[in-house]
Amino acid sequence: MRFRFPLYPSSSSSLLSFIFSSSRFSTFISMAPAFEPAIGSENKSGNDGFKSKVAVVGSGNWGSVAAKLIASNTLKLNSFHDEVRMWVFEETLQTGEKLTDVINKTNENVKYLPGIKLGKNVVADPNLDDTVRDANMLVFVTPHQFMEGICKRLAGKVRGEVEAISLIKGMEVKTEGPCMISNLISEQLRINCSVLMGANIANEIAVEKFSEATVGYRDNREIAEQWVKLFSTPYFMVTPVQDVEGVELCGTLKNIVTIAAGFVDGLDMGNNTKAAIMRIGLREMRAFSKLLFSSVRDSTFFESCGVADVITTCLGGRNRKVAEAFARNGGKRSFDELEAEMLQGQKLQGVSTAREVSEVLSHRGWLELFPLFTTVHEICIGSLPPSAIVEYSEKKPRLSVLEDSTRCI
Ligand SMILES: NC(=O)c1ccc[n+]([C@@H]2O[C@H](COP(=O)([O-])OP(=O)(O)OC[C@H]3O[C@@H](n4cnc5c(N)ncnc54)[C@H](O)[C@@H]3O)[C@@H](O)[C@H]2O)c1
Ligand SMILES: O=P(O)(O)OC[C@H](O)CO
Repeated sequence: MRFRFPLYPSSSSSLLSFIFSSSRFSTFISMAPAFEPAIGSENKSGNDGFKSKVAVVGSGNWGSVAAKLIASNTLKLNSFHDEVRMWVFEETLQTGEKLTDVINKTNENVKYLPGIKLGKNVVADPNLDDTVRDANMLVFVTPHQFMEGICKRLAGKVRGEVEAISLIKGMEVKTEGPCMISNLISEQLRINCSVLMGANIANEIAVEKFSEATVGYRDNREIAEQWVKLFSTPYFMVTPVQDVEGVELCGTLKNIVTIAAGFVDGLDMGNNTKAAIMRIGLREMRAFSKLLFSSVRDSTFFESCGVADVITTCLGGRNRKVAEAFARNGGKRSFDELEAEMLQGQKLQGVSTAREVSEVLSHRGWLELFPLFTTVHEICIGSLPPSAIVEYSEKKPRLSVLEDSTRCI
């Protein structure tokens, strides 16, 4: 393994104790941009062995930033082909031009990430089959509601030795139960799928502000290291964790918590209330994850994908922003309407995730164990007013159930 952070422990939880227990704290942030990425000493001048070819399926706000991160590394690293092909769900811009043509002409995704150059080795492609045809490393990064259709289109068209990673925060609920997106990819395409989640507001990473992320892998550490190598830059520090379900559920469930935080902001309830929502939300995330998968590790919630993503998303995410507007309008304007008006084509994940999780809770008789998740869904569908987001905690029986449920899981 060629990590180049000799001063730092390998997991974020131990990293935190390291930072706070040492005099290095004050210098940590200023030092961070100076560390070398996980690319180690590999560069393009080495001998030519097998080279991995990377394709990115998705080109929204985060999809475009992911392509930029990856493209900066494939140019530098000998074990990757330079070119990164990025699938674009084609659309016609107001100018009459096709988005794909504009990306390839200007090297910018003018609709979803304006003002940022992606790297000349990013090639936008409107044809899904062509995008993935020669790739052996597939990065999936679309809004989660489109993944079932994408997997159906790709079934049987992906080579067996392909490895995948999902950056998608969301889940599907089928008649037989919940299905994580990485699982959907694995089952439909018959390939292994890791995940990358974290405190990653795309627009901040696009301008190269320092962030961390977590790769969740199943059992092959070498594959995890390959993903870490592909994504790591001096401003994007990636930590591998052997807990796919835990990492993916963190990324998925935090989108419900951030909707609750947006309601709190829209009701001008202040920081203490928001902190309470984050704490209770994190407990419900952990309890729900462990009920679904007993293998989920507590330590995962202390990685970037856990507590850090809850914090950043409750402060600056799109779900928070739209939920705030929803509460300020007293729930009179729908999420769909606000999303279209405020996000210009970008998609919220929290409202549908609240519905999907509610279906699971209802089906399994767990609704009362998760008052925050349940209340968020009821507010989103108009069964409760936004102010119910804090009223629920005054209902002692429900709160005590929450405390009990999270204590024993
Ligand atoms: N944006 C962020 O800051 C961020 C950060 C981390 C993770 N994520 C996660 O990454 C995933 C993708 O988010 P994003 O920000 O790249 O997307 P986005 O919110 O910008 O969504 C827009 C994308 O959806 C595509 N799209 C619209 N209709 C489609 C259809 N019918 N079929 C296929 N694609 C269609 C658009 O072409 C565009 O590429 C989500 O799960 C999100 O939660 C986002
Ligand atoms: O803007 P949001 O609410 O979709 O959140 C973006 C990322 O998930 C934050 O890590």
